[in-house]
Amino acid sequence: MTIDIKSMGYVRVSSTDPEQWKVFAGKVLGLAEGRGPNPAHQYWRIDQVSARLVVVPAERDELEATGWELADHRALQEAREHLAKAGVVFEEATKEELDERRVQEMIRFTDPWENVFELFHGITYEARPLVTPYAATFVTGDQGMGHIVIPVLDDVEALRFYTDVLGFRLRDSMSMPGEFVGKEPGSKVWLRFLGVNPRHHSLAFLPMPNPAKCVHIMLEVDQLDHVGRALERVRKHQAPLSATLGRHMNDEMVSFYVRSPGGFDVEFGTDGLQVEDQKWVARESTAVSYWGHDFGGGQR
Ligand SMILES: Cc1ccc(O)c(O)c1CC[C@@H]1C(=O)CC[C@]2(C)C(=O)CC[C@@H]12
Ligand SMILES: [Fe+2]
Repeated sequence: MTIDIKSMGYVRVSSTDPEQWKVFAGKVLGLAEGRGPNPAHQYWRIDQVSARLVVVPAERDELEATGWELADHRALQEAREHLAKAGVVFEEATKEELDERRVQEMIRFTDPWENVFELFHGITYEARPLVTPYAATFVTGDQGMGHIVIPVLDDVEALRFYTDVLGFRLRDSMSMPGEFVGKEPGSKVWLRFLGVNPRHHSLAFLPMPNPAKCVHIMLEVDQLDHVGRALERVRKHQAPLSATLGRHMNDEMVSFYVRSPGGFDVEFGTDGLQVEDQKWVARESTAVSYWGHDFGGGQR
């Protein structure tokens, strides 16, 4: 028995400059403006779900929490029991927190590196059809909102925690030289890519401290043309490009990375791989990408 997370449901971001987020989310990424209970918050839609990305005015620019969707009350109840057995301290959402997220039930805990996880069920969806500003269709459904890469300080314990405690499945691994994170020369540290649904990975971790509490989030669109158009909007608005267009080895996604006002990147991609748990075997990729993804922003 473990926790049965169905998908990444939402991302909540703290912001010292919500106006900048408004331009970035609406004009650069092309997300649709939604409505929500708090007039000071921004509620961004990419599909039927009332809000996938929520921007909250705050004293800091960082990831506030990631929300993970479970099927129903029974699944969340089993998650409570499983967390308690594993010794993970969690708290129940208040009435205000449920209203803000528009979910029926939610619990919150932090992983051993202060990454905030929220598990919920019963999120609201809208009758009003979605019209995104640049007519892009985002790939969601049973693959969820996208993926997120979070920082950890211990790659061995992180793999144990996310697989054994949270029920994520290992889909791919990639090593980096330990020197990169201040370890002995010749040692290795691991990036692990984990999934809970057909999306190749919904969660990945990088064993390196990160002040934004997030390395990147990834949003997927259904056509390469929408990636190209987004790239043109990045240039038009002079948003900092963190990595050029490329195709990843492990999930075969064609994407670019742009720096958000939150201090982490947004990966914007298309053509991501879908996997079947019954058939999938976890492997080790030997490169970030088949081509492209110059993290020197094309300056190298
Ligand atoms: C390697 C990889 C495969 C699939 C992905 O969706 C994906 O985002 C990545 C890149 C992960 C990672 C990153 O995001 C920040 C900069 C990193 C640490 C690198 O310098 C190599 C791998 C990169
Ligand atoms: Fe990614």
